[in-house]
Amino acid sequence: MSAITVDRLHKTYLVPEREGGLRAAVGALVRRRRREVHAVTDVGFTIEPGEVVGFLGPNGAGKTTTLKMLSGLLHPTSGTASVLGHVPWERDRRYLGQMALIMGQRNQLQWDIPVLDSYRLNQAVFRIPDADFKARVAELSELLALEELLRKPVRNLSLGERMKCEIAGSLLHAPQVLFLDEPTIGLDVAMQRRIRSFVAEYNRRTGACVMLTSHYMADVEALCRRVIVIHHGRLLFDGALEELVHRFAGDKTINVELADEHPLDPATLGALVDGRAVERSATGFSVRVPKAETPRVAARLLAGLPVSDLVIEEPPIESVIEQVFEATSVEVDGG
Ligand SMILES: Nc1ncnc2c1ncn2[C@@H]1O[C@H](COP(=O)(O)OP(=O)(O)OP(=O)(O)O)[C@@H](O)[C@H]1O
Repeated sequence: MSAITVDRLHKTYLVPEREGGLRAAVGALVRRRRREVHAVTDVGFTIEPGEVVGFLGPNGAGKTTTLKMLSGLLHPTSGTASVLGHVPWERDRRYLGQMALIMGQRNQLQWDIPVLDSYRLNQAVFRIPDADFKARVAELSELLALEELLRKPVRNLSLGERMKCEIAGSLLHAPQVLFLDEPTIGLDVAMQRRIRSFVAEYNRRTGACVMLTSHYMADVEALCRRVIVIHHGRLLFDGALEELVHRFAGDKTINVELADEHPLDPATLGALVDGRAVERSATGFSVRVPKAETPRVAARLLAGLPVSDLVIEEPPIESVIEQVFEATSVEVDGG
């Protein structure tokens, strides 16, 4: 059985709308005008147990809304979902005891009391037996290096320290499904890396399935072989990250190293690369070429120059994703 099944999920928010000024304010008391915001439209996918899936989309794409529905915080306008055999928004206790939603921008621990006391509250809420609680605190504390932090009040922690404690606190009940919404946002590179390797390790040890949103492609590249992309609330792509790059990357970069001290004549080089802009380095150059042209240009460079090394690179994931979003914005905005 799949861990998560989502079918034709829709969420439409009704947002009060009024113009500025006193007259509009008085009018709004009598007759409220509302506007519909289609945050999620006809989204469907399945995720298998143990999978780590990147859930990508630009700001306002509908990622958080989807995760809130799947974690039972929001009712959908229509559509169905099943997570570990439960309908999330029915908020069955047995379901809540098997999943965790971790939001990088939200504080879930109590601000004024020590971290460990907050953990004790979670222990009571989830009815975690004392021996399990102690063993999990010890394990999570070791994996995330929390020893020094557990007795400090949350308000005295740095952002990165707080995030580590938030994550550990959300995992005390050993959830089998994790929804991670921007878990590394605002953290420095070292802390991002630590959280990333922790998520990978948690997935490996427990077999939990993970849905992760992040604007940092390093998170996605390190953790997710599969990505689901949404834009304007609609599903745009669901498949291997490699496939996304393959399908949407328009250009590749050819990096060339030349045999020592070869004088490179700009006119000759220009002809070999069909006049494309070339970036020179001390020992060679690189040039961006449309994907379909790459074999032909590479063959020409190999035949026409004393090449000591030639490497063809895919573009960075960031730029591929940008291209995907841009292309869709044009389609959607342009009608
Ligand atoms: N409570 C709400 N009431 C009305 N509209 C909302 C509400 N929450 C979200 N929206 C709107 O729904 C759309 C999707 O928002 P959502 O937060 O799900 O996007 P997101 O992909 O998580 O974006 P981000 O990357 O910026 O967090 C946006 O247009 C947003 O303004």
